Amino acid sequence: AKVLPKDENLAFCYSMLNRVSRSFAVVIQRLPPELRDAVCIFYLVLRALDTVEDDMAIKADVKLPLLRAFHEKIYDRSWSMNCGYGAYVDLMKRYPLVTDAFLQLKPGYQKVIADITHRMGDGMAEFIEKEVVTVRDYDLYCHYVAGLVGIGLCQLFASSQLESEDFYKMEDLANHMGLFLQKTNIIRDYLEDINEEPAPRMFWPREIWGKYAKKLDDFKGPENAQQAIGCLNELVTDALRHAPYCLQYMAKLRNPDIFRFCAIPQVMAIGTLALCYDNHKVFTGVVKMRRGETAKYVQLLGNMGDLFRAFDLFAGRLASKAARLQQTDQHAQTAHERAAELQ
Ligand SMILES: O=C(O)CO[C@@H](C(=O)O)[C@@H](OCCCCCc1ccc2ccccc2c1)C(=O)NCCCCCc1ccc2ccccc2c1
Ligand SMILES: [Mg+2]
Ligand SMILES: [Mg+2]
Repeated sequence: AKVLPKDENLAFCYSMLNRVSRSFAVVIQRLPPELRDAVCIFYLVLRALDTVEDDMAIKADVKLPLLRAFHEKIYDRSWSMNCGYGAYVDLMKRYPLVTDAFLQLKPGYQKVIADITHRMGDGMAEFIEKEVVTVRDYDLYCHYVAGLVGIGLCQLFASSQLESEDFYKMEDLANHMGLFLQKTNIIRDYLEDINEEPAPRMFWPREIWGKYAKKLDDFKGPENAQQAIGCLNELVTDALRHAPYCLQYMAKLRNPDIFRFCAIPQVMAIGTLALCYDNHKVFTGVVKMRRGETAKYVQLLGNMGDLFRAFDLFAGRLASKAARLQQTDQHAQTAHERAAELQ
């Protein structure tokens, strides 16, 4: 096929970005021009990989080698696939347009994207047949699907020279950025994930939920509300573990547009955790931050002061919920301390 002029490939990429991503499209499009295209394409490459991972209609003997080889497919202008659902079907069918845009990126950016795609694909394959049992498995799975995104972004920031060379060697802090976001998603999406057709894939660690129920499904039953809430609160408390490292990471950023790009998803995450904590609606419906509250952050967030104020507000809500629970919930003390640490 003929290579479309660069701007038509990018036009496809940005239209796909806005179709497949509710939250990240806004913050990606407000990045400095030097980084914007690379991060947009980075998002679409990994979203395509995740579409393969998430598609339960793809059998393991096809899925496993494809996840592991995907880092080579991203250079193959003929590769596309009929899989996924909704807007993802278009992304996968017209994927060569993403490949053409990817091949027009600077080699330094291509290298970062290919390396992260390779590591994420291997990690996803490792967990296709392995259940998330221990908290260690949970942290490892979230490292593969989200921690690596933070690590790759770090390297793109350094490569763009919009942030210092130090960002090449900040894997541990960058990893926490991803774990905080991914664990928040996993906790919030309990009902959506467990009702997934044809087969649900759950990532709640058995080491935690196994103390509160025999089967994860049990939390749907109103008769198990107390146990469900206990498990939910322990998972939120575990996710809060990462927040101080996320603040440490963001304090090192110097470019205001990159700062906002990193800070807005983090504020949404702590706001979501505060909403989920001790909230039985997680098991009966959808828990989402109000659009008005999110719009405020997209506008307001400009520096560490604003970020500390936003974390302070949500951590305060979570701390006061935990304070009320201290008598009944054994983990409330830890949750209260971790939330207070953020204020
Ligand atoms: O299918 C769905 O709708 C949700 O899928 C979830 C899943 O399958 O677990 C799951 O899929 C994970 C695998 C594909 C990751 C795709 C991605 C996401 C955000 C990006 C942001 C910027 C650049 C590239 C990005 C790549 C998912 O989307 N989880 C949401 C949290 C992912 C956070 C990634 C991340 C990590 C560190 C960050 C640091 C700074 C700014 C943004 C960051 C964003
Ligand atoms: Mg997904
Ligand atoms: Mg996935």
